[in-house]
Amino acid sequence: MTEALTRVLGATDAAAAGPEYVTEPVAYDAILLAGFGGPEGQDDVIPFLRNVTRGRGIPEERLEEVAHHYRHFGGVSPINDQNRELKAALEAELASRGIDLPVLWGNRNWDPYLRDALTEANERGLSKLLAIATSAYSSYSSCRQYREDFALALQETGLQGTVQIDKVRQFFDHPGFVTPFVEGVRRALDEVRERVPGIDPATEVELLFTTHSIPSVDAEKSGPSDRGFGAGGAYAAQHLAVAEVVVHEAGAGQVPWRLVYQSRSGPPSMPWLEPDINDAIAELPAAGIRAVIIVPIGFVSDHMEVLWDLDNEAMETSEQNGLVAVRVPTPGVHHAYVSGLVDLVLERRDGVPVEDRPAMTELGPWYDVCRPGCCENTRLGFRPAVAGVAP
Ligand SMILES: CC1=C(CCC(=O)O)c2cc3nc(cc4[nH]c(cc5[nH]c(cc1n2)c(C)c5CCC(=O)O)c(CCC(=O)O)c4C)C(CCC(=O)O)=C3C
Ligand SMILES: [Fe+2]
Repeated sequence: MTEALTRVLGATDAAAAGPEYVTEPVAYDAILLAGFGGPEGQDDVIPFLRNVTRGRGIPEERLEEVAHHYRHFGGVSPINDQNRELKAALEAELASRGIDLPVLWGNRNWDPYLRDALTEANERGLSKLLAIATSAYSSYSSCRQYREDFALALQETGLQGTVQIDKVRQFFDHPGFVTPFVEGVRRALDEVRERVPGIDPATEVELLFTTHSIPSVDAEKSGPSDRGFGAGGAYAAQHLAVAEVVVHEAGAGQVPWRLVYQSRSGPPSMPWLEPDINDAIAELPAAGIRAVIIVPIGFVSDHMEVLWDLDNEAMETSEQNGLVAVRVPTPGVHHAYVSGLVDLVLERRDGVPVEDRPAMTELGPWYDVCRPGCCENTRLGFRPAVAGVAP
């Protein structure tokens, strides 16, 4: 993490953000790494997909299509191994800094579940947990759903009132998360120049920043309800802000870019965020573009959405359109990312004032504690959540 990449938000913005913005110091006794979860064999695929989509109105055809993506890889998602690696990397970083905080790992949708992690915490006498969800932006799927599932796991284990779960702020614009993308875009531009000698980055290359599409209603409700972010809500605003910073920091100011979406899953009748990355790629040749750089800024690791929807589908679309295509790596276990996550834990434990918290866009540093109605659940009805101001 370099000094030049770190921008600090002014105190006036913090004051405007409200009193719950930064919390008092808390003597946490463990970190809870909260993952999405994924199947680890053919027999897991369907039960996993049922867990993810329960009550969410996802068409049967879509489930079959996604099951096929997992079956192609032997029914194994790479995501659990990636989280095992991240856990080990966090433990190594904590040890190297002399910080004595155990890391527990639990998933929302597959074994080991969050409830298993809470049971383990209780057995080990750990009761003040600070959660890191493997998800950087604000929306129902990427923030509130984790908070609701923490509340559910506390209920399932009977540990409400015994175990406390707080959550580090959304880290979309933390230098630890942004730096790997900056490096990746620089390298990708070099690679494109090598592969297409004489190419003009200002007119013949396009950067496509890509993230998970979500229902438009969820996007509108993303972030606190009292801040006007427009139609795409905080979700789109955060991605646009991060993309702009990455372009700038990578020295790619002359290269055209746009934000696109992928992995749409609801029924066709329901509006989701657009344009789809494949549609965007198909439009490039007519605009004189010869090479595309795909930047997966919505994702923290190379899980199935990256391996299938980008490395398979979007690459094929690029090839069909005669484009040279390079996909930038996700943060994974990049040292800047791992050490940034530890910084986020310490900042929260120590109650670091907002003006000393790193953030690379004007939208951050984001809130420690979510406000009422933040990233409202539009499809399952009200569910209790931790790590927020009630309800
Ligand atoms: C914003 C967002 C993130 C990023 C934030 C974060 O990382 O949390 C994310 C991550 C992930 N999504 C994942 C997998 C799936 N997501 C699905 C379905 C959905 N995702 C949604 C949104 C998001 N999803 C939404 C709005 C739905 C529709 C159902 C609903 O309204 O909730 C489905 C059902 C089938 C389908 O429809 O695709 C699957 C299998 C995996 C694991 C991959 C692996 O196994 O490697 C990961 C990391
Ligand atoms: Fe998803």
